[in-house]
Amino acid sequence: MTSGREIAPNLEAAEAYIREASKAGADFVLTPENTPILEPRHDRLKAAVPGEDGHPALETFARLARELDIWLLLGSTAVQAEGDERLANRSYLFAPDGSVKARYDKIHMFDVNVPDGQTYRESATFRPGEQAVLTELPWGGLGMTICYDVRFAALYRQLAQAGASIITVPAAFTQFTGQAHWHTLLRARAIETGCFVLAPAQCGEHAEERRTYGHSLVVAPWGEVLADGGEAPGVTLAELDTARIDDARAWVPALQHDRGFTAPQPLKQREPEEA
Ligand SMILES: O=C(O)CNC(=O)[C@H](CS)NC(=O)CCC(=O)C(=O)O
Repeated sequence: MTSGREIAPNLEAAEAYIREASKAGADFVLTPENTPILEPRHDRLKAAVPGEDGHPALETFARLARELDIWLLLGSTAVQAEGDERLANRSYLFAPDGSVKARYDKIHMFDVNVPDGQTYRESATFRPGEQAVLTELPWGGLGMTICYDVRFAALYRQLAQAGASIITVPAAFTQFTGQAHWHTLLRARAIETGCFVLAPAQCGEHAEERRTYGHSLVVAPWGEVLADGGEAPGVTLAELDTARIDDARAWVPALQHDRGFTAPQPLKQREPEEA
């Protein structure tokens, strides 16, 4: 998707793509980070999104999951956090009966000055999550993550060791970092975990000249890219053979070979004049 700063048209676009995916036979449909609103100006964002009660995206996704009888992941939406001035960047898994099966608040905040001139301070407005989330799909365990989390490999390893078979990484990766890192990071997380990695992505140009990388990806547990959505909005389809999980983990059982070890002694800080 290329989400803009108005909620209604974003939800209309999401609904059309979700219907298209379901019609094409999808049992599990996922949308990107910030599907309902991508608003770089955080004062406007805070004014535009409610808490969970009456949140228009939650109503839309619950209705579609039920009507189409699908598992549906709202990759993420900004939502007013409970008992806090800040927002949460929250991912929701809807069951085919329309109920919320699981929710996950993005743990790692994107506070980065991207060399293309854009500045991101997610933690200025968002309350970071504290809790990794593993839930269940009919096909196996589902680990829920969001975007910048993909750079923190330990989270993925813990999800896999706790039972994940599939890990979701809905994203709004920047064009600048995405073209350098996106495929490599997602393939590495799949290979390290022996999980399918599903990463629906924002693409194109958004408000305030924000550019996102696109390339919604489905990666197999052995690391192959099964589908790449390219640079334009649309539906990306893939078929998952869960036997691939057992194959990958049998061929290289690295998930079982973690060992405790002593941390390295940090190098001494050099004095400035020596540097
Ligand atoms: O433009 C926006 O407001 C939309 N972006 C987002 O909502 C989020 C948080 S600011 N983006 C990322 O996490 C990018 C990570 C990334 O790009 C990387 O890790 O390289």
